[in-house]
Amino acid sequence: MAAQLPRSFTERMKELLGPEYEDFAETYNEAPHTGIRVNTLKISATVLPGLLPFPVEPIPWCGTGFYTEEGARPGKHPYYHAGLYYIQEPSAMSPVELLGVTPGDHVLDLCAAPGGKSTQIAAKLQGKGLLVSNDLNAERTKALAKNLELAGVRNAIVLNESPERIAAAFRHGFDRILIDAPCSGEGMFRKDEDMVRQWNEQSPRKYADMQREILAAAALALKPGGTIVYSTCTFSPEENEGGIFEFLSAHREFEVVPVGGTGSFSPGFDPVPGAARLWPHKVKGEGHFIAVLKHGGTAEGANAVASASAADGESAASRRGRALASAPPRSGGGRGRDTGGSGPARRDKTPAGRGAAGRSSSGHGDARRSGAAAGGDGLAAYGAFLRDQLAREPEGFPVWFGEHLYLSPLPGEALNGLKTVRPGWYMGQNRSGRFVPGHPLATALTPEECLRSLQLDGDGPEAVSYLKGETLSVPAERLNVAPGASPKGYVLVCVDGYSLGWGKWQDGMLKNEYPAGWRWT
Ligand SMILES: C[S@@+](CC[C@H](N)C(=O)[O-])C[C@H]1O[C@@H](n2cnc3c(N)ncnc32)[C@H](O)[C@@H]1O
Repeated sequence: MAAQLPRSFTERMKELLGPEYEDFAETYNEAPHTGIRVNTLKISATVLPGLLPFPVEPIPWCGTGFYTEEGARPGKHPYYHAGLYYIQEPSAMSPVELLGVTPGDHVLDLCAAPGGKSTQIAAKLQGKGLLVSNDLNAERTKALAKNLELAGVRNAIVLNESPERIAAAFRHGFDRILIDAPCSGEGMFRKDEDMVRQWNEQSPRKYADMQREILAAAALALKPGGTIVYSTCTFSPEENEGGIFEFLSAHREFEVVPVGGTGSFSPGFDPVPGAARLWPHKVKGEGHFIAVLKHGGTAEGANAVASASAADGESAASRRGRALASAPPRSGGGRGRDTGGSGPARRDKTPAGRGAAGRSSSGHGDARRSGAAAGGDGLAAYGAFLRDQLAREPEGFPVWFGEHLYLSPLPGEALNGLKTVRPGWYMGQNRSGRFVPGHPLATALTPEECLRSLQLDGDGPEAVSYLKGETLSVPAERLNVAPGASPKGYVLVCVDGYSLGWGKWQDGMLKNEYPAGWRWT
């Protein structure tokens, strides 16, 4: 690497590593390792490697992770645009592997942007339960939302909040919390030389102060018996074992689950040897620290919605939110005939359900208009869309932001007062009585859930043409049309069976609905 490592950093590393330091220093003359992680929401980790045009090797600590070789360019393949994998630094795949997520859990990813670990959590949830992905930096939540959408995640809420406000709203609400903390980034010096330039001697202290506050808030948001995984990509003990020791001293109900010293994970330094470290001179990956913190209480307790209700006081809305929490998510509009009747969409169509909507930004329109929810007009349009375009009705609590409809894993009321970037899975927009489906709806759907689909060949030129936004000439015989449906209408465009986006078919032409901001360049 070209950048000079700061002297005070190398001095400290010599002291920490002793005789191992030479091996550690040598890694700065080697190229960083690269990897992809299979998105098991879409495809299995045993199938994808055989479909890829470049070789991959398994990553020992992540069953869905694979090393890629230099020159592989995994971002330049239609499968990447179908969300079949996420490009991720190999060590960065380890924290979620240690979080122990199972389908149905309520999971909070507190420092989530740009979403590498959130998409990994979503894959482990398999569409069941709840993922709240949060980041304090509003700009960075845009990439977070986009990556969740690319991965076809249906049950995620994206927030732009402080950890303290999340803890107040969802007190003891989550089974598992990931803190992938902001840090001085020493473990990434080899991969990203900007990290070297941004570092100074005060960096570890500055970040340790931030990390302390984030950890304290996470403890309040965790259910009794739940698990927090704290991770950084830095070497400084002050931001790692030091911060964890301080946290444990103030939170006696937590203990460290010993993962350090097992498998690929080296032990942490005293006084927290049970924490795990990934060293670049010992594994094929960059520097990482992980501590698994288990709360000693029993796992009984409120889930995220019930806790939100308790924190707000027992208002009618919160009682309803709590009651709904145990019910299965309901659909947004009802298929066909039930277009704006007395179904759940009407009851829940409060615009994100809340007076705080002015602070919300869906990114799919102007959330400040949310005082004017879509009327029966919007519901009728959505109902007609379901009837004419989809074979199955998507599930979730309907939340309207103005004319934009989302299906949320929580009732809209649960998000009252929180800066909400995405309240759930984006369905689309009512435009004067016509429902225009959103791109995230397409990326999460399978061909079986649509009345029309088109298969493009991953090796052929058409998939890239589609991703570039071009119109395709498609005879009706090439469409897969459900029995009794007309070929005219929205078509789920797929590459080898995996959805890419929408097209609109009429008279042999497929109008391209792939969004401009997502196009292949
Ligand atoms: C290491 S990055 C997260 C990477 C992410 N987990 C991933 O896998 O893609 C740390 C993130 O923490 C965010 N952040 C910084 N301070 C924060 C705070 N007090 N609360 C929540 N997020 C914060 C930063 O904006 C940054 O996006």
